[in-house]
Amino acid sequence: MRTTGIIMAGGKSSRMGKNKALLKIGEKTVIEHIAAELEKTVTDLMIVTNTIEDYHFLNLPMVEDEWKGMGPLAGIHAGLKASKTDKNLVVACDMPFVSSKLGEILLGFLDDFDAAVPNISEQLHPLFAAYRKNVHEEISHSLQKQELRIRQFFQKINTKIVLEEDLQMLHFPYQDHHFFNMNHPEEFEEALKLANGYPKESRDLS
Ligand SMILES: Nc1nc2c(ncn2[C@@H]2O[C@H](COP(=O)(O)OP(=O)(O)OP(=O)(O)O)[C@@H](O)[C@H]2O)c(=O)[nH]1
Repeated sequence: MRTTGIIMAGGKSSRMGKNKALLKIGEKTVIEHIAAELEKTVTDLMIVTNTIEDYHFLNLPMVEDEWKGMGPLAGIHAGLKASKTDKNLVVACDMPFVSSKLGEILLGFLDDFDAAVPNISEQLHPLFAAYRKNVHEEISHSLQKQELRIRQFFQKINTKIVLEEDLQMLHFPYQDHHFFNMNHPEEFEEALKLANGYPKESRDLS
């Protein structure tokens, strides 16, 4: 079955001071690392961005927000609406260590749910989560009403909150860095250290 990885790159990166997706870890940009990891599990990839000119080098389909300036929920909306597949994995462009295996688990929950969102260490991760395509219709209702909070949105659809114990039951050895995201320059420095500390066999970030 075909599935789509939707990489969200429509933010402003104001805290980082430069485009987070294009920071380099080793030879490749963060967004290239994410795309390469997702390709292990999805059949299609797409970038949601409002600066299309920045991402031509990736040679991937791109789509712009229909609802501009309304934040990540609008990005998810644009990606799902443009997607050609029922099952989709949304990933923020500032999460360099996402796991395709975990993504596969999240996509699996879509057999029974509209969305599957990890809640790890009491933190919800809507930007590393799985969504069925038709959820975009409900998102547009929320956007019309200026309801931009993703947390609130999950109450409107059939959402599986994926807890630590769910992942343990599925024998997935999740780690904190799978959910690591970079907002400030210090976090990018931390990402560089994390990347260097990785055992070669677990992830090749050269
Ligand atoms: N498509 C789209 N993606 C967005 C939008 N706002 C944020 N994102 C993405 O959502 C993820 C998390 O974004 P944030 O770090 O909260 O916001 P940001 O605008 O990128 O960064 P700051 O300006 O520092 O808040 C990143 O992948 C962003 O690219 C938006 O309006 N549209």
